[in-house]
Amino acid sequence: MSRILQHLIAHELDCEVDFAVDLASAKILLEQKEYFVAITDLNLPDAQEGEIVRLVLSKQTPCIVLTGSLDSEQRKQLLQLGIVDYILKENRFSYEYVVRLVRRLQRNIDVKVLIADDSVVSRKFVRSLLEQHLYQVIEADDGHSAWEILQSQPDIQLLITDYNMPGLDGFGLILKVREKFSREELAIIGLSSDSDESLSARFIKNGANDFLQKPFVHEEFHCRVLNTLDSLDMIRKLWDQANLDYLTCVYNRRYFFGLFEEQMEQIKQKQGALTVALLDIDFFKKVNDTYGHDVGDEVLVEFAARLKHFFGQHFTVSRFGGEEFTVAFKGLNQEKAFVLMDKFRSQLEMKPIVTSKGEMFITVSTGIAGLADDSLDGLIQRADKALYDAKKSGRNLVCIEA
Ligand SMILES: Nc1nc2c(ncn2[C@@H]2O[C@H](COP(=O)(O)OP(=O)(O)OP(=O)(O)O)[C@@H](O)[C@H]2O)c(=O)[nH]1
Repeated sequence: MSRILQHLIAHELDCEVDFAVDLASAKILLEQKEYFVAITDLNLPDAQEGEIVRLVLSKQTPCIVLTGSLDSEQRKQLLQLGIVDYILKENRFSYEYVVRLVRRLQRNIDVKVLIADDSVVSRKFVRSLLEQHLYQVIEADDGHSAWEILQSQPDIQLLITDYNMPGLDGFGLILKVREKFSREELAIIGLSSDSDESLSARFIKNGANDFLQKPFVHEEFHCRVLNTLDSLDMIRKLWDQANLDYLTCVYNRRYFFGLFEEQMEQIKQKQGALTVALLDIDFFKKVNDTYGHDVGDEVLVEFAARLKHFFGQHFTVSRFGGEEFTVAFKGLNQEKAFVLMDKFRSQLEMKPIVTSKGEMFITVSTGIAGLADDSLDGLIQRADKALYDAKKSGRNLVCIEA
């Protein structure tokens, strides 16, 4: 059994695994090294009363118990000791669950969770449960301070909020949050000890992903948090697949059109500027023909990385397809965009791209156009015309629409 688990973890999680056959050898290993997590049986040849759990926890190492049987008294004791979780060795899914749990723990280190609750006791309890699973925990004692924290720390992924709070209650907080953060940006779990049975549905209708009735047991809490964050990861993965270019990881054409079609009317009404640069790597076919398609891909990846590094913080970089990219400059006129683009062009020309087949100098031609009284398609067509002029005039040039 241990060998199966050792293989699964090393194979699927890409981490080093040490294996101890009894408490004595576990003790030696724990003294020699610091472990990210320990998976233990309760019954070892030289310690049959679960002594290993106390030993692991005394080293501040998160502990997952994988055991053949567990009575309700043992379960209670283990949870009180602060183990991550217990899993019964029932079938092969038990092992998959352990692997999923360790994977989640690895990810949890980077997951920030905000608890909004006016009760100190309840907040501390939820914090201790979350910390057993290695989340980064932040606390707020009412709705208003939770809202302030969320605005200043937009990388928080999960909000766990109580219903009854002074000032801004759980519903008020969720309504505010959902105006700014979508379900794929921030997940919410509602909590309440209120006996009103319609609360759970109301929480979810107002924008929460899930709801937990207080008091709850450890296992239910962890399962709900795990499921909520797994769905968030899944939604984000789907979003990335739909909006990012698979090769270069910059935005794709679909994202570009989605974003700016939506903003078009607003930009026009405010008479704001929108300038688009269309870039096309020069003689790229030659790279493929001389060095092969894989080296061509390496060049595309590095080219996109440089574009993103140069423009990505303030502007929108996308790959339109093949060796064609765009940079959208919102709020910038054509002349200013030209200056930036020409700087990028000359830096690219000077610094070779390192590939598996050696260093390569490449250049890029660029066409620039600004938003007029037409559509986004019209704007792209005009940038394309300017790009054609740049190619025709000798390449390695930036041209503004005539
Ligand atoms: N490696 C690689 N090549 C691609 C990809 N997408 C398109 N291409 C290649 O990009 C090349 C584009 O060539 P052309 O349109 O003839 O243009 P060019 O050789 O860059 O010449 P100019 O644009 O006129 O300077 C073609 O050989 C395509 O096969 C890709 O994802 N990876």
